[in-house]
Amino acid sequence: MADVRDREISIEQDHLDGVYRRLEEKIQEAEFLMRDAARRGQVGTPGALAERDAQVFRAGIHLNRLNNEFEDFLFGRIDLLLGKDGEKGPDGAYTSVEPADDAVHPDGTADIAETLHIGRIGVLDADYTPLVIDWRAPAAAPFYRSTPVEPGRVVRRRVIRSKGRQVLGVEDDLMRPELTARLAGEPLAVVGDGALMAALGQARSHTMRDIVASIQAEQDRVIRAPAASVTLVEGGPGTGKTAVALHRAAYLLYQDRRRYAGGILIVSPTPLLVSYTEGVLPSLGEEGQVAIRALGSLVDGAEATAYDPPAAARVKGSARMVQVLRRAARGALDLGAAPPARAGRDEEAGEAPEGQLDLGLPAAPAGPPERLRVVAFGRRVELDAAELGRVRRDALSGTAPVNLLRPRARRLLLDALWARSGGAGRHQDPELAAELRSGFDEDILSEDSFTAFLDAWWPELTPRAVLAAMADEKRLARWSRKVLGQGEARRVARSLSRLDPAGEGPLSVHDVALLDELEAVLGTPPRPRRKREADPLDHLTGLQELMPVREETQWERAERLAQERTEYTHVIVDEAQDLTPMQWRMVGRRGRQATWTVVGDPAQSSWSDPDEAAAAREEALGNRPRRRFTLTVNYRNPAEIAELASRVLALAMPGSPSPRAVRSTGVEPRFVVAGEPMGETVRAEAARLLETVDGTVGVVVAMERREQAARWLAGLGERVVALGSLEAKGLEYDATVVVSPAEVADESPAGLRVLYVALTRATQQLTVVSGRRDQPDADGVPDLLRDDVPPELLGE
Ligand SMILES: Nc1ncnc2c1ncn2[C@@H]1O[C@H](COP(=O)(O)OP(=O)(O)OP(=O)(O)O)[C@@H](O)[C@H]1O
Repeated sequence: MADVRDREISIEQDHLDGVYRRLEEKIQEAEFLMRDAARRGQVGTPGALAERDAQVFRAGIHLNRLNNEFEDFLFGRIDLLLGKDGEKGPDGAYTSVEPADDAVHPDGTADIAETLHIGRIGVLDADYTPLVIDWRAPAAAPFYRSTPVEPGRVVRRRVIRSKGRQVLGVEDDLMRPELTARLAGEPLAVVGDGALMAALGQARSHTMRDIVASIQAEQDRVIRAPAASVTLVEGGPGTGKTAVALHRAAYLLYQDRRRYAGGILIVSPTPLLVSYTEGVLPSLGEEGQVAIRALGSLVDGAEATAYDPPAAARVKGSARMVQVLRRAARGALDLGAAPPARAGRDEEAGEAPEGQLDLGLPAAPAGPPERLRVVAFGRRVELDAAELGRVRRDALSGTAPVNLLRPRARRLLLDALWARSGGAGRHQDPELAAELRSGFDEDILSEDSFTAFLDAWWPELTPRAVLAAMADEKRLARWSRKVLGQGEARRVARSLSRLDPAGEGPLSVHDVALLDELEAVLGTPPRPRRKREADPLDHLTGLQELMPVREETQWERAERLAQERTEYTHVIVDEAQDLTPMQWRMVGRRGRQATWTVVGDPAQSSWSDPDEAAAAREEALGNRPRRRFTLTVNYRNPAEIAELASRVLALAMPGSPSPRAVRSTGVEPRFVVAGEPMGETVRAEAARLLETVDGTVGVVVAMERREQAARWLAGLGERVVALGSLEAKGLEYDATVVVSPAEVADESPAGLRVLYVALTRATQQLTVVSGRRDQPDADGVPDLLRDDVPPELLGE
């Protein structure tokens, strides 16, 4: 057996050597072309020179990646029967999925007609035969899809493990075990078993790995689903939703790079999950082509760092805030344009800015000016507070964003002053009257004092300043009347008191969605567009590689889209069950014309009103057709842990199916009752797990214990981390300690679902520590995790 293995490894080694030789040849060719181009100097057209540079660059990237980045550049192979027709695709492989009628001989033997190697990028030999097929190419699909039940043309599917230029091992699956297959006249060898299991058993690090070598058929169908419309993917914890979302982004880019480069947005719930996942795309060869952003970083210049108490978060995320924000945006006009340091917080605060004093403004307070006085045609014309109020109401009856209504307000002010001046009656002749009127307008508009008045009376509002203005409890009570309860308004106002009057200060993830809504309500007045300076290196770097038509390079397009920030071509939402209605509105604005992939698990939702969120989601996704997929296999948790978690699932969402765990370790979860102080027990358990696993250990606590837990674990090293329950979403560790299930469950209305998330983070071992609020039985199993949990213990 060892002989067979060694022989098969050396066969693959020969192939890999051939691939590297071919790549080196390509580099030499490209270098020759470059030298040649230099020799010929001016003879080549600029386009041809740029094309050569691009070739050199591309070949360089290839080799560099192969040598440095892609540890397992070549990872798969399929041996196939003859296809139904003799057609070949652009990658040189036969296209037919089904075998030819006579591919299997009557005596049950068959010849392998085609062997394909699958890798992270495609490589063609000098005669255009495929040496390596890109994993995203149609010809590679059978590598992922073929099963013994539906084998298609695949007889043997091989996973190749390599590091750098060296092949380390191979693992085979036979898809048609009933056949006696021959390859070049020799019987087809089969080595090892369980490539998937080998992948799953590996120790976890703090960053996610790609699964390109072991994508499963149900996942492959999602990854390769057509981009059009909305692809909805549901599946329990560990079913590969995040992995599938990332691989789908790479697949879409491969399919239609021109359309998607720079235009794919992946939205993740937390910065922790962003840093956990963002290495996957570069490993798939898609560095910098896709924006992965946390919900709290979707608005330029804002970065969520603060947490809201659950009760405040619930209100801030609710769609009811839309109305509150609309009123706040209009109401904030009344606060006048006090300088940022004084704007907002307190209506009584501060003096009016100096420039406004000669406009008849009250010296204090800093509210809007109460009178407008101008001189026109040598006469003084004045509008009092009541008239100004009427003009403002008229102006606000327009539907445009508040900042964009300013020109309308200015026109209505001029109309009101004109009416006041009596100028309208001076001429019967319409032409003369019109001339008089335009002279009048010009007179007023040229007055600096009028502009200063307008700035104070209809200031350009920033989202941050309006948000900060909402920190005043009385004011917010007014703006939210009949929409929020008094207690709700108070909680929101208090949570905003972190901000200074200009809105600077720590923001929560919910504040960011409010800022985005405010930006839409306020609008940004047009500013001259900044032109990107031409970079002389642009046409040397060869980054136009896949854009032969020189309209706009990928790079320029990516940069333009990032700068404009507004819209993406495809939006992928990870952990979609957690978006609040306000967050759906924010994300929806980034994909109004987009196609979508939305992955999530309702059972893991930490939002208290799933129906309200579902309605907002439907609105964001519009009426595009939906395509639904369900992932059913849990690749993360061993069966022992999955079984325990399913008890909480039964409480959190009765009747909801648990995904099937794909492996079992024989290690049952461990239950420990905390002594006093609790930290000592937790620390000891974390230390114990560090001894037993090679990779990482996550200690999940209720949000309010986050900082305390970090202190408990101080000094244990980098392999262990403390996490609040809401931060654990999407992450995984070799082993986890879940501290006090009851505390996690009690923390919010969706607490049981949050506990379900916490319990499903471990790939190998789980320890549950009961605290004071838990009621452990004789074996230390807390009440919430017993399979016979009495409903009255749920504290409902
Ligand atoms: N086909 C596969 N081959 C190897 N590993 C896989 C495969 N599918 C998923 N995994 C692994 O299983 C783990 C769980 O995947 P992932 O995080 O994508 O699941 P998820 O559905 O997003 O989970 P959750 O809902 O808990 O966030 C990851 O370590 C991932 O690499």
